[in-house]
Amino acid sequence: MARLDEGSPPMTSSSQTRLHVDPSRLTPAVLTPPISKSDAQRALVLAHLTGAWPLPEIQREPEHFLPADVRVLRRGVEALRLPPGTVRDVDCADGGAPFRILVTQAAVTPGAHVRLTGTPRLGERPHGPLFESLREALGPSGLVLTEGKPWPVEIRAPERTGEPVFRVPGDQSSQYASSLLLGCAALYLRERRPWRVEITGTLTSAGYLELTVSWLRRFGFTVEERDGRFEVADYRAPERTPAMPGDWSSLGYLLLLAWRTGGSVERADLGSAHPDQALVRLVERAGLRAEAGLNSTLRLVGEARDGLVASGKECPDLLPTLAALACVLPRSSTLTDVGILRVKESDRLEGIRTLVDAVGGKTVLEGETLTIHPPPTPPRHFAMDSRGDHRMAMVSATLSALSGAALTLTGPECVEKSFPGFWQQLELTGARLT
Ligand SMILES: O=C(O)C1=C[C@@H](OP(=O)(O)O)[C@@H](O)[C@H](O)C1
Ligand SMILES: C=C(OP(=O)(O)O)C(=O)O
Repeated sequence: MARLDEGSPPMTSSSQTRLHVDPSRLTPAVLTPPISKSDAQRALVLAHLTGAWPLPEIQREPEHFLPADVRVLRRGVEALRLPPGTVRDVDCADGGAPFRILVTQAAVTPGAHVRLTGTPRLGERPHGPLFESLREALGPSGLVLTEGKPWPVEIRAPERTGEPVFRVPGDQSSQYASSLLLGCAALYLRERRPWRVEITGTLTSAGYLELTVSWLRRFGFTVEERDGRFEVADYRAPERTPAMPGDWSSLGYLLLLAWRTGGSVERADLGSAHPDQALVRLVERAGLRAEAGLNSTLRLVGEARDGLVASGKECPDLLPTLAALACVLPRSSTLTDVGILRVKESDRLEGIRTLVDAVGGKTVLEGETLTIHPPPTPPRHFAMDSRGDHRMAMVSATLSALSGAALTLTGPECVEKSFPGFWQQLELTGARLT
């Protein structure tokens, strides 16, 4: 296959590189996901704050298997660890969570002066409510947070603080609240007084905020939750730093590939707090069942007999994967609360509709609900453009394997963001990549 890992990782919009996937000779294999970027980002920030830096669980991972967003977050934390007085420039590429987490960490690092940049797409994504929340809480103490057009976002952190509370709306992204709660941990350690986040309105992607809470607890923080308020109230150093789980978003593609080929996946921690573990429950409606083996291995078994139902409020990143599966099920599937998909690395609502259309299926959008009607028979070949979105690249390839239709994919390199070894794993299933 063409080498996709040469040179610096292109993490911006889709390249013109084309990759052909021929799924005509698939064989069973044991497939391995990378570490979870969402887990690793939280763990890195907490390791930095609690004196557990550098985190051995991340150091042990081969560098070329580390998701690009983990490298972004690590670079950002390294910049924050430089002596005061240095202007720190951090390129966040297209990492939404790394960027949003670093904005708050910069704002709560006394005396820090940080300039954050990223791709045009990251600049377009919504960040206003997070900036407003930081300005409201820390502006009176001297925080300066300015936005370029859209870059750089420049932050000068105050030396002191005021009332220990951040208020933020929950309906656009859970990452604002997660970022602020990690900020509360920093401020708790600095000031030894409780800090809290108050969420207004309903919270979307709530499982990701719970993931943040679970990491805070694993690192020794006491977090109290009540009626949309999350308070960091205490800290006691834990005996050891927690292990880093395999990524459930990546396991989604791999489990479907393993189902199609009779293979299995490893590093599937069923006790993980990652929202995309919902896959195991959601596929049951379609007639599939997860079977656990020894040493955290897992496989999907069963005959597809019905469609799926899933919500973008529960597991937004899984919806493209479930849409690919929906294209090979015998009945229609329903994805609800799909609006949030418009503000990811690409407009994934449009991406899903394009993908379903490319294999001859149909979609109907009514309000925030998308119905997917699978094609009567898959085509022999289809084409997709990832538009720089790692998940759209990986679900296109997964659908190629599931349906047996060859794929021409434009822009395959973007998988770097969360799963740099994805194409090698696909080759293990016998898919031919040229
Ligand atoms: O906190 C996180 O690590 C994430 C939260 C989710 O975003 P939203 O809360 O914006 O939906 C998810 O889509 C993203 O991939 C990772
Ligand atoms: C939306 C995603 O990530 P982020 O928001 O961190 O860019 C994702 O990985 O699907």
